[in-house]
Amino acid sequence: MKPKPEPLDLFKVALFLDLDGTIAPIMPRPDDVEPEAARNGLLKALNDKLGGRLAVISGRSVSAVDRITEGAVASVAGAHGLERRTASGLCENTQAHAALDSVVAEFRALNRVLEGLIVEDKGVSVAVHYRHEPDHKTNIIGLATRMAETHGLRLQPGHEVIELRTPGPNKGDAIRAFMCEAPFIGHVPVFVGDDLTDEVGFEAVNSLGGFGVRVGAGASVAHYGLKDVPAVTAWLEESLLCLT
Ligand SMILES: O=P(O)(O)OC[C@H]1O[C@H](O[C@H]2O[C@H](CO)[C@@H](O)[C@H](O)[C@H]2O)[C@H](O)[C@@H](O)[C@@H]1O
Repeated sequence: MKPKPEPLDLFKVALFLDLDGTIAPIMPRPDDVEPEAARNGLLKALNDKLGGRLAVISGRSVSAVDRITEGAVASVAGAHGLERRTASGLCENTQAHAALDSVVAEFRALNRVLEGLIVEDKGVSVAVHYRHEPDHKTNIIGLATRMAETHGLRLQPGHEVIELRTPGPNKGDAIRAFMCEAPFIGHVPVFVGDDLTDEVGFEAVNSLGGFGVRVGAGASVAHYGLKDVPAVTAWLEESLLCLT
């Protein structure tokens, strides 16, 4: 396990938070993650003390992040960086790959046979969740890999999920873009994440003079580590207390 980070200096940092597995615990299904008053209150308090230098950097769509956070955070990157809403509300969205509709249709057809499969259509990407079809994991990943090769889509593995994405910006690119804009510019970037998709985010903050915090075990380029979602929450609350 990597060392635990010190409480953040909220005057100095720009904070980037992943969602699932970082500030919200992993649940059986994507829709099981509901808005939570305590979590959203913490996000609002952090955003306030950071002068708006808080962004959620998620694999979910921006609209799904807004549903869960109840709009607590203005700056959001969604679909692993393919969607981005700036602090001033400007939306920069990558155009969806033309093949995605047929890819979604093919996985929905498979879902009629494998009823545990969850097909999450995000427009610019599709996430195929096999958590409830563990016996078919290898075949599902094989099918997704062949489809990605055929159509020129990017593969994004995650927690019991394989995603096919439109080629385009990733989480690291989204963080770099935020760091060029007000109110983030000139501050020390810190990114907290738990998954493979977050490694490019850690690379981005490292290269910009900041640091990453990896949630859970596993190899990572992040400098620091925290055990789980409750540990992240406690560290963020401690950072808020240090300010007052
Ligand atoms: O980058 P993140 O914000 O961490 O989003 C990554 C993916 O999270 C969601 O799927 C994961 O969380 C679900 C709810 O806990 C869980 O049921 C699923 O097995 C996980 O893979 C989300 O549904 C995906 O779209 C995100 O890409």
